[in-house]
Amino acid sequence: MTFNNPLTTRPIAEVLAIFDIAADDQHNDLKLADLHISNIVLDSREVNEHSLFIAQAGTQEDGRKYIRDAVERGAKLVLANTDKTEMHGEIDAMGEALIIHFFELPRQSGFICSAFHRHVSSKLQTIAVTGTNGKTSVTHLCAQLSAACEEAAGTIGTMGVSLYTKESQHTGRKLAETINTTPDVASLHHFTHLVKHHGGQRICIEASSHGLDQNRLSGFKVDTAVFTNLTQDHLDYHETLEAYAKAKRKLLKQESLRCVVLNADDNESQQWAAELPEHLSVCLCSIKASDKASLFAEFSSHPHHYKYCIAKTLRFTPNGCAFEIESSWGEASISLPLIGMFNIANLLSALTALLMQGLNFEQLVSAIAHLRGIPGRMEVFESRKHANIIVDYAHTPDALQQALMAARQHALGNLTVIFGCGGDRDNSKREQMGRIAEKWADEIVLTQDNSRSESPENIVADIMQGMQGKSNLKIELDRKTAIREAFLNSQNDALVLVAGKGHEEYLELNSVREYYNEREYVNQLTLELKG
Ligand SMILES: CC(=O)N[C@H]1[C@@H](OP(=O)(O)OP(=O)(O)OC[C@H]2O[C@@H](n3ccc(=O)[nH]c3=O)[C@H](O)[C@@H]2O)O[C@H](CO)[C@@H](O)[C@@H]1O[C@H](C)C(=O)N[C@@H](C)C(=O)N[C@H](CCC(=O)O)C(=O)O
Ligand SMILES: Nc1ncnc2c1ncn2[C@@H]1O[C@H](COP(=O)(O)OP(=O)(O)OP(=O)(O)O)[C@@H](O)[C@H]1O
Repeated sequence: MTFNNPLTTRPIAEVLAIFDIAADDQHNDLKLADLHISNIVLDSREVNEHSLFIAQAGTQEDGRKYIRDAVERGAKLVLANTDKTEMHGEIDAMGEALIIHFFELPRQSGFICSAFHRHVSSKLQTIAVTGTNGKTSVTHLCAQLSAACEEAAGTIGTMGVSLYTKESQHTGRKLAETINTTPDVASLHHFTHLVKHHGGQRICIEASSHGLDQNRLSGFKVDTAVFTNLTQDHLDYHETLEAYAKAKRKLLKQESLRCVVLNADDNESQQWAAELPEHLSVCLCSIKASDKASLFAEFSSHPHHYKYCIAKTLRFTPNGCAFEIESSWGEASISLPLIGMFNIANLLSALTALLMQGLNFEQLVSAIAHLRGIPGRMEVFESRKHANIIVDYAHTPDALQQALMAARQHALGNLTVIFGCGGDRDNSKREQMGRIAEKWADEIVLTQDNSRSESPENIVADIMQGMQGKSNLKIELDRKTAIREAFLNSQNDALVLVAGKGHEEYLELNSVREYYNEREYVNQLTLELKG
């Protein structure tokens, strides 16, 4: 995606002067001092005539191969990585563009993007959320709560870039789409700028393990880090669980960090606690601890001046959860209009991140009752005649288990789960998901998810490897048919959980993405057959 700076184009020489790059030298008819730039991109295919193209190596190939492509598409300026100190600052002309050789560019590209956007992240309150599950939920809950306290907040993550204000407190206003959960450095600073430009005072970003590993947060000032949980995922990329966990803990290395929120119920938080720099303010959250003393006792081998927030006496109703909070900031009775115990954990993370940033306890607590679920996250579509259908994005073994356990807690009758697994991704999770579905659901329908270049039949066969009995199992590869049939065959006290797509609006089959909106389809189906 190509973005033009929403405020103005900028003379780029003033940014590059910091790196001792001469602005006035003449190259053909071109001078760096005369160049105005309105966007920075890392991908030549996104270049336009106002672009600065950053040419550096990625995980698969070297962006310097695409310099000519970028120039042909109109790039005005290219920064090209060099490993030779003596080359730094050398400038060549190529057509209408200048190519500047830049020593160890990947180490500085975040700073360059930040400087280009006038270090906008340092002008906002920032929260970065990492963990296998819950990143999207926590960032959106943070933004809704922040907006309720009259501090407009933006979110950047899997669901794009949104702004929550007092007026758009529950749904947020979409400002841009994203390709990645954690955008590349250039897009991250651009999006942050966009949020500030539209009145945002706070920004809540999802920090994926890929994003952290690839330094996509470089130059972005993180005030508060939130860790939700760690379970197996993305081993195709990180190879070992330890490498995956370590990538997430990179968030602790952010120089600007002041506060950390840890989910004390997840074992990995002990590792985080062991690595905490002393100056940080840290809050432990728990939905399991009986009291503050037992919570602190669990972390006694990593002494720190911890703050805390505990949810107790959890109750589940058809519409949500009720519980009591005990915390460093006060006590309160909470009614949370969201399904799933994990949403209590997500709420504690969001609430304490904002409390650590100085928002008012009473104001935040009174906003909780008005929170809205995130589209496609345990979103319930009601029907009187047949089962209610829950649409959820769960596509990892742990998320599927959590979603099923949550549905169980809120269900009266039979629980049916419909799901598939993605192709060309970590295939070790397929068998695990089969095992989990069999353990927690009464009926299972296996269908297709984004099979990409793989055959959906083979993916389903992999899932079945994890299952023992087949009596409560159906296979229907067409996702819509699978949902429709399960729904029509259900009783009205049952629940059908459709997992994996959530808010997404496509299915990728045979390497081709086609429009597919599960929320829209389920909404229509339940409306059609209401009554
Ligand atoms: C494997 C991986 O993570 N790739 C990410 C990475 O690309 P890369 O830098 O390694 O790209 P590369 O293919 O080696 O190319 C090197 C350079 O040449 C450039 N290039 C390449 C081709 C071309 O025609 N022109 C061109 O300029 C590329 O833009 C790049 O700058 O950096 C890019 C910019 O930050 C990402 O968009 C890209 O994400 C790809 C699309 C992806 O699918 N990533 C997934 C695995 C991912 O990152 N997922 C996490 C969320 C995971 C989760 O929690 O579910 C995420 O944060 O999105
Ligand atoms: N704290 C949690 N613990 C476990 N499962 C969760 C938690 N929060 C949400 N989930 C489950 O995981 C799914 C994904 O949640 P969410 O989108 O918030 O996570 P995420 O970390 O952003 O994941 P992704 O990067 O894949 O988008 C939800 O639909 C829900 O089923």
